[in-house]
Amino acid sequence: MTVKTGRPIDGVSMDEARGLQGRLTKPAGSLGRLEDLGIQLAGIYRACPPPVPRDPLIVIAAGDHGVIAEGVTPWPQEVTAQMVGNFLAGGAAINVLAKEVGARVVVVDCGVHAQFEASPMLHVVKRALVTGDIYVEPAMPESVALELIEEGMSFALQQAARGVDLLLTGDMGIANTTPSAALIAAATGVSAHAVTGRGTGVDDHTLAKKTAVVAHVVDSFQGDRASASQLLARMGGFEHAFLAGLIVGAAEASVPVILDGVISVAAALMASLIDSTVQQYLIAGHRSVEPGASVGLTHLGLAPLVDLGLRLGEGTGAALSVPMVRAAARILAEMATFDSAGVSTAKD
Ligand SMILES: O=C(O)c1ccc[n+]([C@@H]2O[C@H](COP(=O)([O-])O)[C@@H](O)[C@H]2O)c1
Ligand SMILES: Cc1cc2nc[nH]c2cc1C
Repeated sequence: MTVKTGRPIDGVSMDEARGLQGRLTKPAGSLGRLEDLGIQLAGIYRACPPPVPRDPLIVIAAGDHGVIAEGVTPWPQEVTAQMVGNFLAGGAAINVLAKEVGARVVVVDCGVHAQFEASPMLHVVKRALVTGDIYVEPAMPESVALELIEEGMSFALQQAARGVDLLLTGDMGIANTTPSAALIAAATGVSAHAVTGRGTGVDDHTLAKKTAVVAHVVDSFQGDRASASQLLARMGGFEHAFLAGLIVGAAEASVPVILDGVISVAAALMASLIDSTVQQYLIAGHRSVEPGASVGLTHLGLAPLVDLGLRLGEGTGAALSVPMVRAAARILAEMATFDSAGVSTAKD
């Protein structure tokens, strides 16, 4: 697929924000990473001070995975569909955290082995019910990967046009930590052993099997490791393709994206192959326990905001960072300067 050069974030607004951070009533740098985040938000929103995000949307991309046949997870495939039902009914961890931080939730059926009743919370882009078993066959035709990337891009653009000013990537898909590890290994060149983890909490025997599957899939890939659509078609999931497109679309619409765990990080690596400027629009919500997440974040040059030992997915780690993102913007918008407050500055 064609690689785009998107629009970089705005350097002028970032310079203004950097200058403003230095005039606010605090020792320079004392708000640490919150200051960097404020400067990044000024660059993304192309305004100083940046607006405080008002309408964050958590996008849970759901899909089923043929690689479950290799015994890479102890959970049955039907849990993906059952959890989609739980999201739509409001009973999952992400529903609780979304309410806590004032975010909305939407579920995207990217390819789940079930049919759901129509709901304002549900968006369907499904092309198939399950991916191919990547140990023995491609996950999907490249045309499907491309279509789902397009769906993700248009979804982000549509939501931005409706006023969504912060996008959060979430996921649901039993077995999806296996394709995530494969995508991360293939895109970063790091070994299968270093990126494969215990997912939902698999035992030593299953971890060994899972690592062997990831190693085989990555080693046998004969395509172009710089092509997101080829990688996704060979070893991805439907949710990875949709989320990659969502991230590219968000960057195009100047909307920041908070990444969740290993699935989101794998999708972000794919997005960065499509458009090398997307990293500038990304905020790492948290550090997932899954080792591939840290490998991918380092490759993308991102440092996670929180590290709470989470490994749930759904967008939970991203949701927890929303108050910090809002706080970073609000500091720039509402703090007094030394001048306006009549506070003396430090002696040189
Ligand atoms: O977000 C993460 O980093 C993460 C880490 C481990 C597991 N998960 C979730 O657990 C499911 C996949 O785990 P598994 O063991 O079946 O591959 C899937 O629904 C993910 O959302 C998510
Ligand atoms: C119960 C359950 C909930 C989840 N949420 C995200 N991944 C999940 C995996 C399982 C197994």
